[in-house]
Amino acid sequence: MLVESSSDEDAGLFKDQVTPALQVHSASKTFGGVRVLEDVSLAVLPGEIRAIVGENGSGKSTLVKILAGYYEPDAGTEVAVAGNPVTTTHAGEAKNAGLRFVHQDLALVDSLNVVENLGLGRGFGCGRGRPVNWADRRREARQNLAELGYDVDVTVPTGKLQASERTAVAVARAVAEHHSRPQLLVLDEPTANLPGPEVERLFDLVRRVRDNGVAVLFISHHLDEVFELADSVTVLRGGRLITTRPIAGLDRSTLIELIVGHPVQSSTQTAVVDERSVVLELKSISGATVHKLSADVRKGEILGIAGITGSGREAAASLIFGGLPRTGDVVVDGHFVPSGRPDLSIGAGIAMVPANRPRVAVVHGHTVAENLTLARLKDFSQKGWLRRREEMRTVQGWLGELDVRPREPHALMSRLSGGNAQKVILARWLRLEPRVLILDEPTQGVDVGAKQDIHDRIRAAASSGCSVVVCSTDSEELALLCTRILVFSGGRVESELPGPVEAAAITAACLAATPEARKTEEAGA
Ligand SMILES: Nc1ncnc2c1ncn2[C@@H]1O[C@H](COP(=O)(O)OP(=O)(O)OP(=O)(O)O)[C@@H](O)[C@H]1O
Repeated sequence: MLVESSSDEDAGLFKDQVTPALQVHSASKTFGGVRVLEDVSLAVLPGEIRAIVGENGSGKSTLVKILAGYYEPDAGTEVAVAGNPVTTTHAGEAKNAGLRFVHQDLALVDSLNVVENLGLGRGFGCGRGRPVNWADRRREARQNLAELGYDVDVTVPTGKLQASERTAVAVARAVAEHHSRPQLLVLDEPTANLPGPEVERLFDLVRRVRDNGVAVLFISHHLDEVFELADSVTVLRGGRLITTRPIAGLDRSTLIELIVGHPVQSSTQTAVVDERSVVLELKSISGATVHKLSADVRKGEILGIAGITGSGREAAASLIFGGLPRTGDVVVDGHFVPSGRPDLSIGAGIAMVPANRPRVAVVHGHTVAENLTLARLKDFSQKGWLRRREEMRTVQGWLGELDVRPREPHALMSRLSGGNAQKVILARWLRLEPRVLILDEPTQGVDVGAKQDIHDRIRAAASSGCSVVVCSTDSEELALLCTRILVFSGGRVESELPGPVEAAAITAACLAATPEARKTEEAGA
């Protein structure tokens, strides 16, 4: 028998005796004898936006995967949607009951247009042997998106849309996916790839969904977003429910303490830049969406690169590293670095931590140790033999340094949570003590405590004389780290902000630098 909630604080949200959109009672999950989720209970009301927060590996994704029917939970786990018990081992039943999911990668087919992507979720509304009425489907798609506040060309391939528009398509598909009424929408880190201005648009969309009486479960590491969007927040730590609290009356430092279990001191100390010594020279670099990027990055400098999606920001890191073909020159310590040869870039002292690490950087099926050391194995080889003990000592050191959990060098990477896998990839490149460190979205998907650890490591790399380039959609991150920020628009550097600069000023500069804004200005001139 399902009870309302086993959490006292959660029960406090039930004053009006409304049937919750979602009730989870005593959810547990064990992998190979290890309990990664233990006795978690929560309840979310219709029209409530509930954030789920917690350190990397705290069990957030496991909870979502149980709800989605992807993982079979341990015995004793009970789930009800709108008061009706649901067998959560069955994805179809979860959808029938009204659970909808938008996962981080959005699961859109980029080459298909909006109408076709929406059709993949709910079908094309034609009977057997009858042709698709495309005019109707287009009208319906436009209406679905208009209801979420978006006016997009539904005949355009989704790969060509702005990041927040793609998220809107994924939400529209999830909401309209099934014949049952949606009761709860689960958004798993929906803002992970969105720059500040696009996050605001997405939030309007989520509020529209909420205004239709749908509950929203919002997984995020971005506490600013939690405070701005959520009505309440559930904190998980080590697979257990720590608390559920209304957002009203909660402050940031209390929430951080609830997440990590102890107070966290914030550190904003920036590196000392050696003005005379240029390590990295970028001379009129062009390629992909970037045009004529020129900059000198000095010893100890942390250069930020900001811009909305499509501005060129997202291609800058790969271009400098040589992962994308380019024209123009990259020079490190006076030596020319050829284009399109990442191996020679590494040899020249450039290290690059790419964005979307789980997809592009993790070597699946291999261990944590192998993933961590593969960028330079020669450190551990002697006369053709691999010195395993030495390798393990190094790996253990890095796992400790970045607090990777579990701290097991022999664990398969697939066993790690998303954030812990990202820390291993970061360690892979930090270990090389590069002359130039390029980081694309360095703390994407990383929890609040680890984010600070990583920022400290980046500052330490700069202090030791490395030149750092940080490309990020996180204005707060750029404000905390960078000595100078280049704001991209239309593939070019639109403005340069000398540090220290506030996060709001970076977001404003990104917005002001949109090509639309430029066109309006030009038209008015
Ligand atoms: N298939 C699996 N086999 C074994 N252990 C797993 C598996 N999936 C997850 N785990 C473990 O379960 C724990 C919880 O992982 P989960 O992915 O739910 O964390 P999370 O809170 O979503 O973390 P993150 O913020 O890093 O995404 C972690 O310790 C992880 O290593």
